[in-house]
Amino acid sequence: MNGLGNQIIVADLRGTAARVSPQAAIAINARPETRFDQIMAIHDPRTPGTAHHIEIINSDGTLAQACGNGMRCVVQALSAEKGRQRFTFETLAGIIFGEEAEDGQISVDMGTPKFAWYDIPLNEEFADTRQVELQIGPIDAPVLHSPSVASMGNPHATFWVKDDVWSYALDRFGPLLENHPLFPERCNISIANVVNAERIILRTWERGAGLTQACGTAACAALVNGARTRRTGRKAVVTVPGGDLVVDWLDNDHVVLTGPAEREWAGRLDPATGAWTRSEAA
Ligand SMILES: N[C@H](CCC[C@H](N)C(=O)O)C(=O)O
Repeated sequence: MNGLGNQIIVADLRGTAARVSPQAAIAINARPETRFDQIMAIHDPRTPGTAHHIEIINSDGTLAQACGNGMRCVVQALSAEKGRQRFTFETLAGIIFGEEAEDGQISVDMGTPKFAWYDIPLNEEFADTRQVELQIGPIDAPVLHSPSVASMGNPHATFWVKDDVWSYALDRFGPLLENHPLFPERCNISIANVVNAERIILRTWERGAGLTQACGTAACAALVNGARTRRTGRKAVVTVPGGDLVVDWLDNDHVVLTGPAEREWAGRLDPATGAWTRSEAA
């Protein structure tokens, strides 16, 4: 599947104890037909009141706590199977809700953002995470500097720029910033241009997956960081390379992400080795 071009594999592991191994993830990603950004593995529930446990695996084999675009894909797949309803999921980032609307758009309640330095986490104490000391490029003329940081369950840094987000070599700076010592659990790195209070243009270098066409949690982080630095309102369209997402930071502090999901094709997958066969066209 894909969520605005964010390449997602939904792996149905209900009724089994199997998990997608890091080796399998790396092997699957090495094949051009199955290159992906995240695998969303659907497992039986572990907590009463939730319908499914979702494990999220990056293309480098590491686990992610949250994935907004992938959650929309999961909601679409389950809606196709069970009919439209509100689904309740458990992830490493907590309890997430998702629902498909009549028009096919899918909204996911991603929970509440966190801003304390130890929640992101950062390796250094910052009283105010709306702007933290971090820069790349010449010391007196940094290319990117002073990001806002936030946790949407997973760590995000939003670098604000006034010019074209495509004029920055995110493929070069992304890996350096992702692995900067300030971030003990690494970080998803975004460049944001605020067009107006209701629109942000965003590119993201994802932790564990690299440059992607879309990153839902990064869109959420950009919006909450935009709102708390008074760059935007609490609801905005976030334009990512793959298209438009809508992010709404509700009064109850929950962040709701809305956008499309698209089924591509299906097959059978061995979660231990990553071996697969294609069995069904879209
Ligand atoms: N594509 C995802 C984000 C994956 C985050 C992952 N790269 C990490 O935190 O390690 C999204 O739509 O939110």
